[in-house]
Amino acid sequence: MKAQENMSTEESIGSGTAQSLRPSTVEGKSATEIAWWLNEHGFATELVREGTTIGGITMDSREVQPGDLYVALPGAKSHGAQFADLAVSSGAAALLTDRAGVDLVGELPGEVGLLVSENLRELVGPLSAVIYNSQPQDGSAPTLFAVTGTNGKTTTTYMINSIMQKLGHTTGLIGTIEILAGSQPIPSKLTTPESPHVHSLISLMSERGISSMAMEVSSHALDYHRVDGVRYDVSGFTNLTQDHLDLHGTMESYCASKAALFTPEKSRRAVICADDSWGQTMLDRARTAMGAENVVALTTHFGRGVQELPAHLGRQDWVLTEVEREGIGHRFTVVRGDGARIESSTQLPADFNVSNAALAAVMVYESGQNTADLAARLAEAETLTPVVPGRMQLIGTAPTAIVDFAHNPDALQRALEAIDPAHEDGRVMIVFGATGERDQLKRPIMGEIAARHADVVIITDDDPHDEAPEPIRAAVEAGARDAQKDGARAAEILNLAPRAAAIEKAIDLAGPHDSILVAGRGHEVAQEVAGVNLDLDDRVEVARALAHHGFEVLPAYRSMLGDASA
Ligand SMILES: CC(=O)N[C@H]1[C@@H](OP(=O)(O)OP(=O)(O)OC[C@H]2O[C@@H](n3ccc(=O)[nH]c3=O)[C@H](O)[C@@H]2O)O[C@H](CO)[C@@H](O)[C@@H]1O[C@H](C)C(=O)N[C@@H](C)C(=O)N[C@H](CCC(=O)O)C(=O)O
Ligand SMILES: Nc1ncnc2c1ncn2[C@@H]1O[C@H](COP(=O)(O)OP(=O)(O)OP(=O)(O)O)[C@@H](O)[C@H]1O
Repeated sequence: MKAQENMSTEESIGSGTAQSLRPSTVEGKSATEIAWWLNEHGFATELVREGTTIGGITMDSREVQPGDLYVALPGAKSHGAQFADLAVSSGAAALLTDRAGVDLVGELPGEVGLLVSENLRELVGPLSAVIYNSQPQDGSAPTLFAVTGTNGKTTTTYMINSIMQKLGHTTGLIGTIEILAGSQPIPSKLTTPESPHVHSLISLMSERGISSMAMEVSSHALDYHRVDGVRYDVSGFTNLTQDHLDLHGTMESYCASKAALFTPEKSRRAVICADDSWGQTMLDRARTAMGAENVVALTTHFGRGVQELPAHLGRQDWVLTEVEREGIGHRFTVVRGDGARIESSTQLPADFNVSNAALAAVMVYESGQNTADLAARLAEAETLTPVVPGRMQLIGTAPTAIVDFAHNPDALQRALEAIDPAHEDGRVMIVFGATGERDQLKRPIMGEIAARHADVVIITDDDPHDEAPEPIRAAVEAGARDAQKDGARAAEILNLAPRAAAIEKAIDLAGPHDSILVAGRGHEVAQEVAGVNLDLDDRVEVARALAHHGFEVLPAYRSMLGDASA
């Protein structure tokens, strides 16, 4: 409905991906101008040869469009300079590479320019901002929101957009599930695209009348400088719990990666959920980097059994209070140290969605919207209840059957806590697995959490990628069995693949008072096994199994069944 309303102000973007779409108005620049700008901004650069006019930028030879500056940089697997031939044959106007790259490039055709600098990843973002004019200072840029943290980024960005739409904005979104320019989806491969794409998307959206954009910023993105050159109006932090230690090594370095968003270069204002010691650390780091007056703390565990007001509560800091169950969601109030109040509700189930809703509401408040309008919109129940694909999505109510994206220990625990059945004879059942080729440490931990919070644990495959699935399941099962020996809640632990069979088994074992959580894959519709993408949508499998066993399927999912329900 909201998307339909947005259509009127939107022009069609046409086909294309985050990698190929460019704004229609790009002012061409010479290699001399680019070299001058880089040197002026602290990136020592040598202009070896002028080429033709530059009208775009990319760091992937496969994406070069005629007139692009191809930035050939070193990576973990290869050096972009190895692919210079393809870039040139695709029409690159010039190459920007480092000393090592110059040796690899060899002879370039005379009309192709050449620039040389070092630490190339750090300059691509700011340079893309200049080439695509994505950060104009004349007030024409969209209001930009960024959300980082281990869990809750996607949900919070959808909530921010829902509020901004209610306030009359046409919104854009960049995140894990999709990129949206108003109602138009743009295919993308990453949660946070590479910096040339981030800047071209911001300009493109701005050109098409989008006045507010929310994006997820992953820790990978911060480490790889993908959002350098963007200055967000308000950046938010959800939480930090164990994940991605394969990339970051330790929680300390994971925290340091996330903290890179909270600097004056990247954010004008920050809202930090400071519920635990990692949140407190992030708050301290942000205040040191950005100045205390630009950083607002939000405490979301208050009102849920925490009696003491947080010591760091200042006049500009927010506290979640008065959380009450309402339907499958919650009604809540957020209060600021100076007395300002936000009252709202969300019908997205789970405690953590109250935290996400509070963060979204406070981030929009801090972006300077009219507070009376905002209060009126937040009073409407649907404002903070957007459809977030695959996040706590309810497929059936008897038994309660939920598909969720929880794929790390904290998310799994909190999703399980949220589905404890109201009926005394109701059991909690879980179907889940762990991803291959990612953080192995979390596998037994997730097994243990499942056994501690569920009565029936069915361990199956997530995305094994190129890893053998059996040892992944065995590692998860080992954690669950150890916990069971230790007196954990689980009465039954099964190890069952393929995933569709595990889902069918859970529904087969379920009674109408039970709650089943199918966790880990959420919105995903393909499972990658040994390099092959197999069709698999947990929501369809759950709906199919419910129907097969004669249980009610919510109307929105009945249509997904097609002939399978027969
Ligand atoms: C770990 C990681 O993030 N790696 C990123 C990194 O790869 P890399 O350093 O190995 O680069 P490389 O493959 O050696 O290539 C070097 C250079 O040559 C270029 N190249 C390479 C091949 C070619 O044919 N032509 C070409 O021009 C590459 O674009 C690159 O500029 O730089 C590449 C582009 O410069 C990225 O595409 C690549 O992301 C890969 C695709 C990836 O899958 N990243 C994931 C893990 C990621 O970022 N995920 C997060 C979300 C995490 C989460 O929260 O779950 C995300 O934001 O999506
Ligand atoms: N604030 C939160 N705290 C803990 N868990 C959460 C929170 N919000 C959502 N979750 C859980 O984490 C899962 C992922 O949520 P969401 O997609 O909103 O987060 P994300 O940060 O975008 O995750 P990812 O980076 O893995 O895509 C949800 O399916 C839910 O189980």
